[in-house]
Amino acid sequence: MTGPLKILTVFGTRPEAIKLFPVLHRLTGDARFTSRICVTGQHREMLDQVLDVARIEPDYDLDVMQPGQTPDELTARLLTGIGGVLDMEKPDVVLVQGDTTSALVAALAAYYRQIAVAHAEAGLRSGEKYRPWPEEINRKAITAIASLHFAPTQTAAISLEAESVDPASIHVTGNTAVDAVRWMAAKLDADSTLGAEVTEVLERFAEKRIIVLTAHRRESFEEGLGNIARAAATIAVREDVAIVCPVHPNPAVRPALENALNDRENVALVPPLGYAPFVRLLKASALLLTDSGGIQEEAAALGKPVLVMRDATERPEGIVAGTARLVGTQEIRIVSETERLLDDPQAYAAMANAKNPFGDGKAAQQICELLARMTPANRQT
Ligand SMILES: CC(=O)N[C@@H]1[C@@H](OP(=O)(O)OP(=O)(O)OC[C@H]2O[C@@H](n3ccc(=O)[nH]c3=O)[C@H](O)[C@@H]2O)O[C@H](CO)[C@@H](O)[C@@H]1O
Repeated sequence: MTGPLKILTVFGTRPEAIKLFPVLHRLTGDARFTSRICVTGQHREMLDQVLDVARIEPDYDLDVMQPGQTPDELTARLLTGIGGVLDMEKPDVVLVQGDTTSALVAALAAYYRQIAVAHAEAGLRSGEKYRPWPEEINRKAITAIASLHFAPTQTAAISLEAESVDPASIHVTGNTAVDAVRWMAAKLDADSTLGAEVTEVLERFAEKRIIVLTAHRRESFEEGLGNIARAAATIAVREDVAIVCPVHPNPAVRPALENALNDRENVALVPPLGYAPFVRLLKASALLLTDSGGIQEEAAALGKPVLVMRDATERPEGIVAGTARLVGTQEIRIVSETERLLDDPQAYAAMANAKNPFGDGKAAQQICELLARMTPANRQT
């Protein structure tokens, strides 16, 4: 007999917290595991909002962010901080998600101690070394270290196999984003006071078709954001729509959006929303314009068409399934694709009713079952 498997989950950003809380909920209530949680604080406020709504209480908070910190300094602080936690906790497995620097460094610190690493959302690839930077190489480096790879889709599993990852260590689980958004949507249905931060805006735009707009990717910072903002301004000329845009706190994002959209009556630029109000907004929306990754998965789970304002996506599954369309960052195309969805009910229905390719909401359950199968022998790999 061996004791419970001790799992240390390490994460630092809002998207990681959203995609990991369904797993953490299960690990906590399951006697087969001892669960420890270390947050790095790579996103501070946005991370805390998720921890709060999902009732996740970290055992360690490294609070690593410093003003003006370089990527080198961040990585160094993360490595010594996470290394210290590993030395204290001595977990059997370190669980990380996705592609952040927090995830990569946690994997590296585990590797230095020969502790097994399990990787959720493994196998996403853009195929371009610097797009997204540094996430594409973060993902690949985590793959090289991990001994269990939870691929969200078959496409991701194939990408891992193409990199000669042992097929026996790859498991297609679905994406935990689907579990998370369903959990949040059910909570919102049960409690109408949740997500009250968007009540005012939803009431103001009750007669209109709401378009949710988010844009924050580094690769769009130059002319892309200006184009996106101008496209939104053109769309907002229509009286039957309203655009609600939670503005990412990155200082490179706000000015472009404000310049083009500030004084529009049917546009609301709002601060970044907590997960509960954001999902409430998604549920009330007609369609989404975004360059986000996670929102493509959530939109598919909620049956909301999403136009992806990028030239490439590491989530081609949505495009193939028809839940998403890649529209680039040129103003003309963004406007024409949006108008097509607004004016052509068949085109709208085809996207809204397309089958969600990102999972069935049971990814967290599968991940926990796979973790439970880790034996003392393979914990050390
Ligand atoms: C460069 C790159 O590709 N980076 C990606 C990016 O992930 P992303 O594109 O999914 O990130 P976002 O769009 O920021 O977050 C989305 C989540 O946030 C929720 N949301 C959104 C607005 C709001 O007002 N309130 C909210 O609650 C929303 O429902 C959703 O779940 O960053 C990650 C780590 O930095 C990376 O790992 C990941 O590769």
